[in-house]
Amino acid sequence: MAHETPAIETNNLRKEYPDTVAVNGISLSVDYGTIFGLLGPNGAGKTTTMRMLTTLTQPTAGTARIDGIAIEQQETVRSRIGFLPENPPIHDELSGREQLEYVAKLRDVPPTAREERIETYLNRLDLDAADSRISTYSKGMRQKIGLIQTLLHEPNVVFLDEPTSGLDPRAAKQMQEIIEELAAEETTIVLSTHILPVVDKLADRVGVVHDGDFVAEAAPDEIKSRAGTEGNESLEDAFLSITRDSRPPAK
Ligand SMILES: Nc1ncnc2c1ncn2[C@@H]1O[C@H](COP(=O)(O)OP(=O)(O)OP(=O)(O)O)[C@@H](O)[C@H]1O
Repeated sequence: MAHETPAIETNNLRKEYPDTVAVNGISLSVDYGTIFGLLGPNGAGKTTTMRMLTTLTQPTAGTARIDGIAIEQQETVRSRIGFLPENPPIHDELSGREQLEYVAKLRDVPPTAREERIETYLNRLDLDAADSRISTYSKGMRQKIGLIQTLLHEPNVVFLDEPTSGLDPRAAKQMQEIIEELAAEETTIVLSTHILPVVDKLADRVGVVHDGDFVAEAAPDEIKSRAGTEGNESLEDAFLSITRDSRPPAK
């Protein structure tokens, strides 16, 4: 399907707190069907960027459009996106299935599609304790519920903050397969993680944030060759090199 706008477009997006410039004017364009890896050291500004793009916090300056909609139109943007934060918002007293049914209703998933989508994802992620209370779940099981509830309304743009955190290798692989399938269907995925091999494997584009600035934005291979570590290096080596060398000038 042809799209008239990028899936994500930001222009000098900035967020200041009284003592910190968390994000220092980020300009970015991400096409539909892209898996975009958002990388950066602790405190670089990744979460703040995701929170602005998901309408959870307002920028101090600059603009952003998600799925063609200005982020000021919060309700419309929220209906088009899915966001899996590091600690997914789930109710311990519900069962996994009840939690998913609750979110499906909140998200206006058509009643005829609810059960089928929930069952499909529960099976795909081997979540066979769906009828037990979430309070009994491991971190990985909670993460699976978090992912499913992020995707139930079939959002066009999905933001995932450390999605494989707490997952065993099998579950992490299942999640990666889901991410790749979504992208193949033109969904755009923003993936923030410190697990660089996952980004290296999945991402079409990588943005490296350092001290609130994008210090690199390119395909993973280009990032590696730009880091100048001669071809055999991992994205991790390139990341360490870029974030060591490129201290943006004081503004
Ligand atoms: N609500 C807030 N009030 C004040 N400062 C904040 C707030 N949120 C974030 N910051 C600051 O903004 C900067 C960027 O933080 P952010 O959480 O976006 O980084 P991050 O890249 O997500 O880091 P991490 O990898 O550790 O999660 C940090 O210096 C942080 O202390």
